Amino acid sequence: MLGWFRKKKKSPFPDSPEDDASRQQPADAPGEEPDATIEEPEITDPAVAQTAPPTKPPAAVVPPEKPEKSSPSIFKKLSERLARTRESFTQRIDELFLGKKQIDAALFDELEEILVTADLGIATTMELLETARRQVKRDNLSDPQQLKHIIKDALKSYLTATNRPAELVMPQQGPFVMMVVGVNGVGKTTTIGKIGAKFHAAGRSVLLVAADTFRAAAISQLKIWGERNDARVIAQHEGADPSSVVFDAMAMAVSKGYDVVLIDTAGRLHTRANLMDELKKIKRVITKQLPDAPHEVLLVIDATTGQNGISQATLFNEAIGVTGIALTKLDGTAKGGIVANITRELQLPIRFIGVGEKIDDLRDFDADEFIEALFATESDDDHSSDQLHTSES
Ligand SMILES: Nc1nc2c(ncn2[C@@H]2O[C@H](COP(=O)(O)OP(=O)(O)OP(=O)(O)O)[C@@H](O)[C@H]2O)c(=O)[nH]1
Repeated sequence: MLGWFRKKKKSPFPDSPEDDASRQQPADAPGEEPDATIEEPEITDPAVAQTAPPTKPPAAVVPPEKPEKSSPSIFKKLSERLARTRESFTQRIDELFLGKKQIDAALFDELEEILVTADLGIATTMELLETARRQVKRDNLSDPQQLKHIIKDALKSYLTATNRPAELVMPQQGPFVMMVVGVNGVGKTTTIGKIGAKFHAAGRSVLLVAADTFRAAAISQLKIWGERNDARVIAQHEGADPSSVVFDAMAMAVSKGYDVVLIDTAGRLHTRANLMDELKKIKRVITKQLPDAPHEVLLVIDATTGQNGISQATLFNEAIGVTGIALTKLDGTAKGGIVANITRELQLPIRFIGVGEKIDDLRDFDADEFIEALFATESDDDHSSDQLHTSES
């Protein structure tokens, strides 16, 4: 849970007793006020809001004692949730290699078809196969099993080859602000709910912001997640100016000392230009109140949409600068190869993967764990997870 914080080599947060005290919930934090879900923020005067000092220093996310991936059962669950991709990808590779005595051109042709079908994308597939061909030739390899290892390693290298740090860093001062964007229906609100649950479980106070005012249902849905997570929800009426909702929420987050602000945005407006303009405006409003925020612009992509997700990412990235990806619905697709395509094409880190609709079905993305889960066979599920466990301890 919250692996990006857990993975930090050096904590930016002081360890003094005063700081421990400062990590308590804010005075009106959801944990102390169960019925705190509200529609209208208390602070609406921009002048007051902008100058209101934090009531306490920000809290750090306390690393959980046990890393999530060290549990064999959790690894097995991940592997099961990736079953459709495993069937269409790993198992097909195994079937292809079964009984084959040599690596030849025909084998590469069939491999190409499998990789493209798993949504690795043409360019990524071609590059991967070229790498593999060169390695086979250079090392004079003949065993198809060696080729499987080359594919596995190449995929892993794509998953880790991002040009930005794959770990999020909590700010020294003020709340951690995450703006969540993506086209409609990809799972933005659900992902926010799940991320909020992770923070809540780590003892952090969370403010959810309903900046998708385009649809009344989106506001209601966020409120439900707020109730589930004991998180305050800042919302206005349908059709309200999203930037004004965000302005009020930011003011409240700063003045009340919330640890985390998660902002839900619209996925659909009358035109794409309108949507991008609205997102840019929201981002400006955030930055005006907290110069180093948003700390994360998380783009949610639905894995089942395949290559379309790449175009969406390019569009959002050009407009507002995406810093991380949440890839949802990996449980419902046979085309999980999109993961490698996204990281290679976009050079953006994947922060989370969604593997189901339930609250705990959002996982911190870990390239090693993902590849092991994808390549795990039923018989070695437990063995693989043991290895992961050992390497962690
Ligand atoms: N199977 C599966 N379903 C998911 C996952 N993440 C989200 N969903 C489902 O996807 C559907 C759409 O999710 P929402 O959170 O409403 O999507 P949204 O992007 O906020 O949609 P808009 O508000 O229309 O922009 C819901 O039925 C979710 O339960 C996932 O990882 N796996």
